[in-house]
Amino acid sequence: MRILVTGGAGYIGSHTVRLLLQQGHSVVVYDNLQTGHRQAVPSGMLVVGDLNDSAMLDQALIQHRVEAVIHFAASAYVGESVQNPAKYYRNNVINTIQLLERMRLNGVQKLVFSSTVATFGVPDSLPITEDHPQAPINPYGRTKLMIEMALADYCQAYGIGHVILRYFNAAGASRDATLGEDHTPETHLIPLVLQTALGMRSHIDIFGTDYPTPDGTCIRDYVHVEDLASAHVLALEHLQPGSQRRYHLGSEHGSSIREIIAISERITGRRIPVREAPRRPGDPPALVASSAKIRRELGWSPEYRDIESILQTAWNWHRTHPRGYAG
Ligand SMILES: NC(=O)c1ccc[n+]([C@@H]2O[C@H](COP(=O)([O-])OP(=O)(O)OC[C@H]3O[C@@H](n4cnc5c(N)ncnc54)[C@H](O)[C@@H]3O)[C@@H](O)[C@H]2O)c1
Ligand SMILES: O=c1ccn([C@@H]2O[C@H](COP(=O)(O)OP(=O)(O)O[C@H]3O[C@H](CO)[C@H](O)[C@H](O)[C@H]3O)[C@@H](O)[C@H]2O)c(=O)[nH]1
Repeated sequence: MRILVTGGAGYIGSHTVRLLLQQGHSVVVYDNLQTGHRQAVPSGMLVVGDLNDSAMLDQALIQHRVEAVIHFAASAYVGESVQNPAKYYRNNVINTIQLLERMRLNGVQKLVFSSTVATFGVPDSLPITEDHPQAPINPYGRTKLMIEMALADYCQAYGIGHVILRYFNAAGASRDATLGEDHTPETHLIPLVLQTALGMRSHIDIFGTDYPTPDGTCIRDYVHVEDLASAHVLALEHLQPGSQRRYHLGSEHGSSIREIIAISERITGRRIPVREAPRRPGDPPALVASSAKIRRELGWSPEYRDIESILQTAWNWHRTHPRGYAG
């Protein structure tokens, strides 16, 4: 299939592009490099452009005779979305509608969309299944939910088929440690913990130690980035114009912050100093996925089933690329 991957120079996008190419698909990456990296994309495959540039989007869709779009491009910092919601509504809502319009006008009828567990807010029950009510508690989650709603309408009225993939916490790096997580500023727990192990940070803050969880710290479901990539390839293969599906992508296992730090100390063989800090606003105590639906319907079978092996790949990347793609 000929596929346009928006945000393909970013963390999850670059791993997915690599797998698409390995599976024989033809790929064009569309990315403004706002948070992505030229080095994460094979040469000759990258169009540097912004989603708000309709002429450039048209050109990419037409020139490459695109049959399907995988849409990763977005702004994705929860905290920033509270401080600067305008950026999030513009980039995640207006720019995505812009993309949908260009697809519609150019007859592209298939889309895979990156959504998030943040569309649920604080869940009533765990694990979170696809039919759990959605009540986001920050602008980031709201922008993603708005697009989920728009997609249903675009499918019904214009026949654009879509698969919504709601990721839990993406983690890890490629098996060969040549692709990995490189965000500036970095806000995610695992890269920060490993940078602390490398001595690049003096300590890791634990945001809240009084949550109603066994050790008082937040529980998250970390899913390996290559397993996310394989789900996108499956989603694409099952996509039909006029059809809609939504799936949760997680390991179905929760790890607390203290567990992540303890396992990281074992894997790295280094002490990781911690500082107990106040809760971070907008953090639900525990988020764990049910991914039974995608396993049952699409045959998704994640390779990384335990947090140790996920953390090991992340460590292999950070230890060999302490400054990310810069070296
Ligand atoms: N990382 C996670 O744990 C996680 C969890 C749930 C959902 N998601 C979603 O998955 C997607 C990818 O996340 P990621 O962690 O790889 O983020 P990322 O920041 O590494 O990748 C996003 C990419 O999109 C590009 N981009 C952003 N705005 C653009 C625009 N207007 N035009 C063109 N390119 C643009 C960036 O340059 C970057 O390469 C996002 O939609 C995010 O909301 C991520
Ligand atoms: O220095 C830090 C950084 C994070 N945390 C904690 O570690 C947990 C995980 O935090 P991350 O920032 O790594 O991940 P989030 O769960 O906040 O965010 C992820 O999941 C969200 C949905 O909840 C969004 O989809 C978002 O894009 C994605 O990165 C949270 O409890 C957070 O408070 C710390 O204690 N110290």
